[in-house]
Amino acid sequence: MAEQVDVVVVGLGVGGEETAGRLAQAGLRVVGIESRLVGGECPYYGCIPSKMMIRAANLIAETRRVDGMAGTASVQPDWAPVAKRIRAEATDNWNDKVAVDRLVSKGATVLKERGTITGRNTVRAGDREFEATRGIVIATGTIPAVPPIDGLAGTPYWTNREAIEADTLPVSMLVLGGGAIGMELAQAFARFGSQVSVIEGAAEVLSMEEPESGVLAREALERDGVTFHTGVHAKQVGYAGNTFTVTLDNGSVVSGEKLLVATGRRIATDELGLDQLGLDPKAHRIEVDGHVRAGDKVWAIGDVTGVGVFTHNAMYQADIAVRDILEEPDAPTASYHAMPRVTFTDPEIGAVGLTEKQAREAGLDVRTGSTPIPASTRGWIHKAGNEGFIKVVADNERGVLVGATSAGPTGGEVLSALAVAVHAAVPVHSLRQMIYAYPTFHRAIGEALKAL
Ligand SMILES: Cc1cc2nc3c(=O)[nH]c(=O)nc-3n(C[C@H](O)[C@H](O)[C@H](O)COP(=O)(O)OP(=O)(O)OC[C@H]3O[C@@H](n4cnc5c(N)ncnc54)[C@H](O)[C@@H]3O)c2cc1C
Ligand SMILES: NC(=O)c1ccc[n+]([C@@H]2O[C@H](COP(=O)([O-])OP(=O)(O)OC[C@H]3O[C@@H](n4cnc5c(N)ncnc54)[C@H](O)[C@@H]3O)[C@@H](O)[C@H]2O)c1
Repeated sequence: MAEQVDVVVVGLGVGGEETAGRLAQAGLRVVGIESRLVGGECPYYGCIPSKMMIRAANLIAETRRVDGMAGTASVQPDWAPVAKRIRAEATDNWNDKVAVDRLVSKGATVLKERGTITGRNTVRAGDREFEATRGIVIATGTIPAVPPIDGLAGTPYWTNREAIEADTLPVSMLVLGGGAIGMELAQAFARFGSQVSVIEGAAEVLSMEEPESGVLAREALERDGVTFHTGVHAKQVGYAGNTFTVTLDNGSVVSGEKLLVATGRRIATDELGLDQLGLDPKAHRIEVDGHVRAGDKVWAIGDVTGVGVFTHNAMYQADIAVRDILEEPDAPTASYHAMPRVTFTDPEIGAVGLTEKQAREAGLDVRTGSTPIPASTRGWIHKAGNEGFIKVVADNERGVLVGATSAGPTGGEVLSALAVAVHAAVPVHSLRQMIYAYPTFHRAIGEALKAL
């Protein structure tokens, strides 16, 4: 017989862990079900360990910039401290005991099982079944989307998981996909000495962002020794003698010791039992409303909603779900018009809201302004590694920014001012009257606004 609880959370990644913990702390009877690691992709295979790699790789790059600006310096890159730090500090050797204990201490019941929805309000985990009287929260995330390329299946290709677990550095690495994962990891590995080639199907890398961002990032990685094959697709993959050989659709052949597949993510809900809730098990995302409800007494949060594959989105939607489940009188509705994102290449590429293309496609009366970071006082002082730009996208009719990009040293931090502007629809004339501290990188925002 099903055990009665208030809420069942399926998937305890970033979003699920937050939701289960907060609802349990509020006094609800909560069961959280996780088939792998409590905490999900971000702490074990995503954001945190990848940013540890990037931090280390950026130290190497910064040291190489000493020459000609502060004397001379040489650096012998060593992957061992990076791998050790990821193992010891980030992932606890891919052990989630601390996270499980933390959630249990908040009052939740945690089951390390695969959850299956068996009815409108019932979920099975192993040999136990639960009836969720308040509802079910689906927080099952995404997995790597691996394209059906001839010969690829069955080879020991890497996804982000194997790349993050790497104890030693490959001599050479092919990266399929020049999106956020491909570009971040390509640069980190290249700075440690791997020979890296990126294969990107679109005409330019980071194709979801402003075209200028793709050019900037590609040129930066080229300076780190990365080679690019853009506008081409892999047609065939072979693996022999510890070497991958990839034949591209333009006829050229590239090879490398490892092949990292970073061609996007997909939801994996085929066997979750979504049909029991009247939801399409074959859909590419679970549609949610403003309260992240996917149906009656069903909420979905995080990557699985397809709103944005970002930890901050999973946390944001978790907050919306928690407050709706708790029936708070001022429970907020979600708004995604100022979704921020940062690609942690060097230069960092921060963006918020719409790109120019998206704004034009939305039928807005678009005006843009941009300014190069090296032309700003701070950029000029900074010199080595100062590449970047600020671009603002305005809706001329409303007189507000609807999108912006901040690329450059600390581009992700400079983004914060632009994110506030887009989020709160601060009038452009008001932004123009702001005083921007001298000499900062963010002062370039004022110049970009003047160029509108
Ligand atoms: C290499 C890499 C770098 C990234 N860097 C960043 C970054 O810098 N900044 C950023 O914002 N985002 C980053 N991301 C994205 C970020 O990791 C995700 O957006 C975030 O983890 C989404 O959280 P989630 O809770 O939706 O899903 P997940 O973290 O994927 O968690 C879902 C959980 O559900 C579990 N699950 C699935 N099905 C079931 C089932 N039937 N039963 C039980 N459990 C189940 C899974 O095992 C998983 O633990 C990165 C991702 C990668 C891969
Ligand atoms: N800093 C961050 O916030 C961060 C870091 C890493 C990942 N993420 C998120 O994780 C998700 C997954 O990242 P990702 O880089 O795998 O996906 P992505 O969607 O960002 O990029 C995938 C790239 O692969 C290309 N591609 C797809 N199929 C291809 C093929 N067959 N041949 C060649 N190229 C192909 C696409 O054109 C695209 O440029 C993204 O949505 C991203 O936002 C975020």
